[in-house]
Amino acid sequence: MERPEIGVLGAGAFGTALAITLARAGRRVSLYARDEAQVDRMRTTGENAARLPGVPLPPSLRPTAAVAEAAAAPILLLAVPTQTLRRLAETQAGALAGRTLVACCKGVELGSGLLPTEVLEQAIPGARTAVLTGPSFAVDIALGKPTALTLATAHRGGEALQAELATPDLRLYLTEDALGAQLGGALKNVIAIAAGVVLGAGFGESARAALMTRGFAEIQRLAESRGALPETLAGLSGFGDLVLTCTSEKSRNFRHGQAIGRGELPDGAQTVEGVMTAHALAADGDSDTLPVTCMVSALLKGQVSLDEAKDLLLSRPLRHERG
Ligand SMILES: NC(=O)C1=CN([C@@H]2O[C@H](COP(=O)(O)OP(=O)(O)OC[C@H]3O[C@@H](n4cnc5c(N)ncnc54)[C@H](OP(=O)(O)O)[C@@H]3O)[C@@H](O)[C@H]2O)C=CC1
Ligand SMILES: O=C(CO)COP(=O)(O)O
Repeated sequence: MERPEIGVLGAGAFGTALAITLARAGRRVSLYARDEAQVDRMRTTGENAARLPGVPLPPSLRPTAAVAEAAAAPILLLAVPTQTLRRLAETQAGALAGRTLVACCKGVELGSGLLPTEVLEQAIPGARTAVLTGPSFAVDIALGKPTALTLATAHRGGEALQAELATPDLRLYLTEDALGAQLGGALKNVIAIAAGVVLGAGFGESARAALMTRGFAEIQRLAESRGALPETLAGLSGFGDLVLTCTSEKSRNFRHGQAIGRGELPDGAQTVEGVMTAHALAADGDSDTLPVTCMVSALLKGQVSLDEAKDLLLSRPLRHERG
């Protein structure tokens, strides 16, 4: 029996990488980009030079600028930045209705404080949603390097979806805890910005390790207070992705922080999810529960200097490590 087609909406680095690994595994995949010129270039050159240069697109991957064509598939991967997800979902609500919608973005929506699947469920009432998240750089997936991710869905049919989306190189672990998977993925980007700042400013690797550990405590505190499972946060979508993003210069969030730490201007053209997520969470949180997140938000807004941020974090009252 022929397996269902998969539509990927958003031809950025991650969407293209997911489309490539699925197509390479023999799946029929269509990849929607909103820019017709980009689609033409992908068709003629056989690569997505703008977002994932140097990786050939398999023949069974069909780039398209017609959203209805990609959205005809029963399973759709939505791989756009979190802050643009609502616009995509609302403008294409008719085409997306009745499909399984897998959010492939990591962040919290500014203004609403909602997570990607919550945005989708608000924009498309009754939507069957899932989230694909965890430690993976798009280029690694695209090149067929071994990768493991979390597929989280609170809806029925998770195992079937897991079987449809796993490839020989991309191993998927399933959980029903979509909340925990999304909070871990969103917050690790904020902590990665802070880790970049720490190294960029020359505070050293010991400081980064401390920051990652206390950042993880912050992720656990926030997520568990909202009902996330501790094991989700200790898994790929939480701890796993925190480690990857805080320790690699391939991470845009890390590099963004590193530039700030060095006193340089970050590359404004990149998708850096942790920026808006920090502001979204800080707007709703307090510096006792979310000390690193609130400080990252204040630093990004220019409300504190780098030295003030360091001094303020270090001079807080001493506390027990637990909690
Ligand atoms: N890159 C990576 O290694 C990984 C990324 N992710 C996550 O994936 C998400 C996307 O990131 P990534 O792919 O890297 O980002 P990129 O910056 O590479 O690309 C974003 C893409 O989204 C497209 N887009 C934005 N709005 C819309 C819209 N309304 N309709 C259609 N397309 C739209 C952009 O199109 P246009 O070019 O026309 O603006 C662009 O192609 C983020 O949440 C990120 O955290 C997760 C794991 C790994
Ligand atoms: O989410 C990612 C790795 O898992 C990609 O990280 P950046 O968005 O920081 O590049």
